[in-house]
Amino acid sequence: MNQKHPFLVEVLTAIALIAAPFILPHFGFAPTTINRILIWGLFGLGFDILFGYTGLLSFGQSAFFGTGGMFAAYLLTELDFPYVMVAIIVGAIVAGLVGYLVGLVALRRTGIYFAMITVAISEVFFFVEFNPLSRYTGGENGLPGVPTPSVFLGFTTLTFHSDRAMYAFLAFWYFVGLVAALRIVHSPVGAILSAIRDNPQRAAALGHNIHAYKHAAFVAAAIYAGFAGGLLGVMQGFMPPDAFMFDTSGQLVMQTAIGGAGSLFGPLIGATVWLFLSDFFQNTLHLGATWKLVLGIVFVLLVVFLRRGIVGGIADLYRMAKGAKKSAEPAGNPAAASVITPAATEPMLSPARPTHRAPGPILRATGLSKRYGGLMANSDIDFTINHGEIRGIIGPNGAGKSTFFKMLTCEVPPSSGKIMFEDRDITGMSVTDVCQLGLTKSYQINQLFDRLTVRQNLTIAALGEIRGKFRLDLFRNILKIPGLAEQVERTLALVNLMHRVDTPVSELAYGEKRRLEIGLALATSPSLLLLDEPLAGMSPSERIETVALLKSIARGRTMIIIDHDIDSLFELVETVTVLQEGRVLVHGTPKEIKFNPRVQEAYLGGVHGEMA
Ligand SMILES: Nc1ncnc2c1ncn2[C@@H]1O[C@H](COP(=O)(O)OP(=O)(O)OP(=O)(O)O)[C@@H](O)[C@H]1O
Repeated sequence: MNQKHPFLVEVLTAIALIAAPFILPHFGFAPTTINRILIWGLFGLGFDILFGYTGLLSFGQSAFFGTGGMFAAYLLTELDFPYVMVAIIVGAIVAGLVGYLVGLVALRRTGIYFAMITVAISEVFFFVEFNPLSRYTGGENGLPGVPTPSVFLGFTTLTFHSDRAMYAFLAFWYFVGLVAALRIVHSPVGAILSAIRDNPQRAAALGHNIHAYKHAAFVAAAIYAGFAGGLLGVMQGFMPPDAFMFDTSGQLVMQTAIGGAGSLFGPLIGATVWLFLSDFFQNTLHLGATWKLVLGIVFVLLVVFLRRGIVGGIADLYRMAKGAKKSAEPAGNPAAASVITPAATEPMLSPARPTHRAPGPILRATGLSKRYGGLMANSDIDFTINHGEIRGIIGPNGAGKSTFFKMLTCEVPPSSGKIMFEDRDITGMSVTDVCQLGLTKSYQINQLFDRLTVRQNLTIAALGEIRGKFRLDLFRNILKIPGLAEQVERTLALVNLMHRVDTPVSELAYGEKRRLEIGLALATSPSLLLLDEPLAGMSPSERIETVALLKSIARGRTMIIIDHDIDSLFELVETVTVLQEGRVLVHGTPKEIKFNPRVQEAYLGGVHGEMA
């Protein structure tokens, strides 16, 4: 999710595409190999959106490649449909529709189970193509006689019979496909797909309908596959049945692994290496049947030594060179940057969702219980918090505090009881819907998007509020969304991470990660914010800094805070609810709670004993 506009990338790609047919033959590339690289590169653009950007490893892309290709070829050969490009586009749409239906089933599972379903889908499509549908697909013979396209320009007609002319045709469509893919990955949808790849649970908790976005990526990949399949038939004058084979899906995955996932160019580079080596081993070295073995060994070596593929390796080298240059420059004053700026404590900077400030409860839970097997984590909890109130929740380890929060934010359904938020029954709603209503939390254990920068993390959170839980604005420039940059900047200032804005999360210090964790929740502009142990694991100096931040955040908000650091918590909150063994033990002001003998006893019996 590079925030820069992709125009420069597009210009450089156009130049490279024009130069390639003049340069690559000098390295031993046959003209048809160069054309095939473009088809695999185009096929891979969709796959990279699905795998590299969304994190969904599919072995079923051959199903859509074959479907799109066969549909277009059938129209052109059996039905004598006269318009080649229209047939290819119709084939791609059919592949997209099939992708939509397959996605309904495959996306019900994640991880290895999703991958296994796609393997099965690939095999099913191969079987269907060879057996029940062989009348239409030609079975093992495929469909011969696919015509080449021609374009009537008014004064002349362009045809694409020669390899060079076919290259121009394919390069044009690769470029169109790349421009579309670049737009998608630079759109808000692309940003959310990257968030889903890194941490789907948190993306959902920030108000995004991750299932719908994954489905959209799946359909987009199927359309790319179908379009590339159609071009394959046209390029070869023949639609081969092996387009449907599992090998096709496997080769796509391997080429993407070689080239590098998540850059859009990885599959093209991977195809270049793969197709060159397979031609070289077979035609130049005449390795016979062993060429696959040698190619396999080369694949293993490339993936072992270039974990992020060729494009990832080049990017790492570039970053290292940039880092070396930076470290040679005189350093700034990092300490100064970590001091809380006046802006960070300025109440006007607080992002806040418009909410009616009527006195009275914003949230009311009644009879809330949660049973885990034989264990009652929460029992019959009645709890009310008013608009503008800052509430603390304390209790010994295992008292049921986090479970209570999880029920309020609808991460887990209660076993019994009811939750009313802003006069609305939210019991049993999804965590996404509840976040959209303005109720969210920061987590006890950081739930960040590790491969994204601080700014990108906060952008994901702000997008949930600005765009709603699902919107298919695939070609909208994320930089042009009104109010987004301002909301991110406000939150950055609030959690004091202005100086780390372009730093990847994986490079942040622990205290900074904790502040970003709070920032993610804040950037959704919640009307009720829950903070689950915001001070957990912090050093004393980080605690002082974070308590100051929390004080500034607290102004004008409604918040519930869980923490074990009772002294810090009591500085922040107006009222405190004490939980013990899943029940409400007592409720009162910090002063009342501090000297309450029942609370003293609960803590002396607990692990921490902070109250003692
Ligand atoms: N998913 C789960 N499955 C089974 N038991 C669970 C689950 N989550 C929590 N528990 C149990 O429920 C009880 C309450 O846990 P919870 O995490 O809510 O307590 P807590 O007060 O937040 O504790 P801590 O202060 O240590 O974070 C504990 O006994 C815990 O082991």
